[in-house]
Amino acid sequence: METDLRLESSLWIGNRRYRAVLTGWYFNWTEVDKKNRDKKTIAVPVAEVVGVEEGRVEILLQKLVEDTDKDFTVFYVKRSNSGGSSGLLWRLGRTQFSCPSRVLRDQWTKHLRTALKTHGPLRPHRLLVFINPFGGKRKARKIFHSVVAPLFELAGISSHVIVTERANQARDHLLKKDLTDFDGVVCVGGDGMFSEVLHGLIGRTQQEAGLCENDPTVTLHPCPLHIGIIPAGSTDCVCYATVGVIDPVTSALHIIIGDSQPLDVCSVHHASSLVSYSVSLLGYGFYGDVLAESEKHRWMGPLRYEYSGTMVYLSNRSYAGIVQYLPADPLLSSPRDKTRCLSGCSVCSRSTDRLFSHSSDSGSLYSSQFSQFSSDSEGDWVSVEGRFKCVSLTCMSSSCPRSPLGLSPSAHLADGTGDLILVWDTHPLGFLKFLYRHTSTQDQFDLPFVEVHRVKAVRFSAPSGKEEEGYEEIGGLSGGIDEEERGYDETESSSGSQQHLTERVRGREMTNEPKTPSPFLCGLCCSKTPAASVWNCDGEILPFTEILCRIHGQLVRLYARGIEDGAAVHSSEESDKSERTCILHK
Ligand SMILES: Nc1ncnc2c1ncn2[C@@H]1O[C@H](COP(=O)(O)OP(=O)(O)OP(=O)(O)O)[C@@H](O)[C@H]1O
Ligand SMILES: CCCCCCCCCCCCC/C=C/[C@@H](O)[C@H](CO)NC(=O)CCCCC
Ligand SMILES: [Ca+2]
Repeated sequence: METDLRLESSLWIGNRRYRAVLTGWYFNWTEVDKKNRDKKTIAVPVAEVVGVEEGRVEILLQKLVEDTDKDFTVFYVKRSNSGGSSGLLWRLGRTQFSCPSRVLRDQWTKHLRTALKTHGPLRPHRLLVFINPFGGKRKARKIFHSVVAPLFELAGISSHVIVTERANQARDHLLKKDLTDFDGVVCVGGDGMFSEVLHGLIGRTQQEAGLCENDPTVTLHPCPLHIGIIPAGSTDCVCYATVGVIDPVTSALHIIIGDSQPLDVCSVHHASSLVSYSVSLLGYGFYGDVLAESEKHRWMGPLRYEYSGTMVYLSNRSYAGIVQYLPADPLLSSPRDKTRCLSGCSVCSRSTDRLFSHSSDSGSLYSSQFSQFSSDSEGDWVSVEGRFKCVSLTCMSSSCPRSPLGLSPSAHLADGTGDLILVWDTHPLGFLKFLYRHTSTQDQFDLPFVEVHRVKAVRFSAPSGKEEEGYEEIGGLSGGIDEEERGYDETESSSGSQQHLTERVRGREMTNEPKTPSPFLCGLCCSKTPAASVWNCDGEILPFTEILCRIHGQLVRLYARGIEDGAAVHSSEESDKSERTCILHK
């Protein structure tokens, strides 16, 4: 029986008979036993079908086709637990079907392919791929050619591959070269490679729209091309936080089926010029120092961060700073609300309506967002000054294998806000506790010297004189201010409650008292501490201390869908294992 896209017939897998049904949204097949009783059903959303091939086809190391005229093979997404990561691993499922006639076989392949076109409007046909052969463990080339390219070929995607020969080649290519005919850009590498692609695409889009990126008040145009990330770097934070696992096959499958995940981007400005864009970490103090230290040890590969983190921790530095921020609407969400931004997140979906509600009237969008930065709304900015172990701004959770819930576990990928984390100068053991909590499910914000704010914009400056190259006689593990000294209550959370204040001063910077260095760490950390740190912007060091940052909601789109909640996803594999019938209707 056949109506429009619907097709239903008996099919065979091996010598077992199945009732196969293609509805608009699902392709499912149910084993029928000799007494005509239905047994288990496997249901695959059409949107997750990777490809349909005539014959009995396998792609292991290379494509093998046994061309029998009554058979066809369906490839689709199959989920499995990732064993520790936050998301689900995706694998290529494959089932070979036999039909009683060639006519029926051709009907099935034709209907399935038509359904794929209807339910995969964002599936890419042509991709521009940049491979960084030097990222992470230097395996990017191998990962692409052995794992990703065969999957793209199976899905009928043609790729133009560029193996980079220098830093910023991908960015420059995207800024200048012809990009017509490409549906998306894929980077095979780490966060640094992603950042290049991000800068190239945002810059190109604004050039073409005639917008000035240097002006922080301008509402930037969202990029039309999607970005895919095949993880092959050291941290791979953007991949982990948007997919939930670091796995090239999973990422390739998200690209193939044309998943689409919007992402907030923070623009960083200095003296009326754009400095950079950031999506994961804009960090001053600890994270800036770790990056600066790690650049000296690139030869160590991904381990450079562990080594540098330890060295910087032992040097026990803190920095004076003035932080100003524009709080986001507290009625929409909070960084302490213990929710997580998962696939299909309702906070992000509501933000889409809010962020783009005036898009047909660009004048009103410009003016509504501009008012946040104009001088007459200066009163909305909150200002704090003091000594900080670190100041971090992240547009998303920034989860990664080192920190499975991330810098801000309740941050949202696409809500148009960022989370500002202020860690005031404290005793080294307190700071260690803060860092350590990133590796577990313990709340790193529930510490008296930590506060977190959901924001739309941030300004940072060092008190006058601190920005210039200079050193202070502080440092050493026994330095810092302990909590009793400040009179903090360990159990009390310090964030949120102080948001109404517009001017605050904390920490020892006001006294400028030198700290006493630990005698046993003399050689390592009693040296003079620099008066200013550097900004770590998604793994790049920024050349300025004084910056203005603004979050641009949903400025780019990735081939991803956010982190899937393992318990909530009704996978085809699940219904395969449990011997129950599972017919899914949308
Ligand atoms: N051919 C190349 N030679 C030297 N550097 C390159 C080349 N191609 C890209 N790069 C630069 O290498 C830097 C690091 O690359 P990438 O992000 O892929 O790896 P990583 O630093 O190991 O990982 P992560 O950023 O996740 O920590 C990027 O900032 C990029 O600009
Ligand atoms: C006692 C245990 C201490 C453990 C400390 C764990 C803290 C982990 C937080 C990790 C947050 C990563 C945020 C992502 C940043 C990326 O944009 C950037 C580029 O890849 N990576 C780094 O700067 C690399 C930053 C590496 C920091 C260590
Ligand atoms: Ca966000």
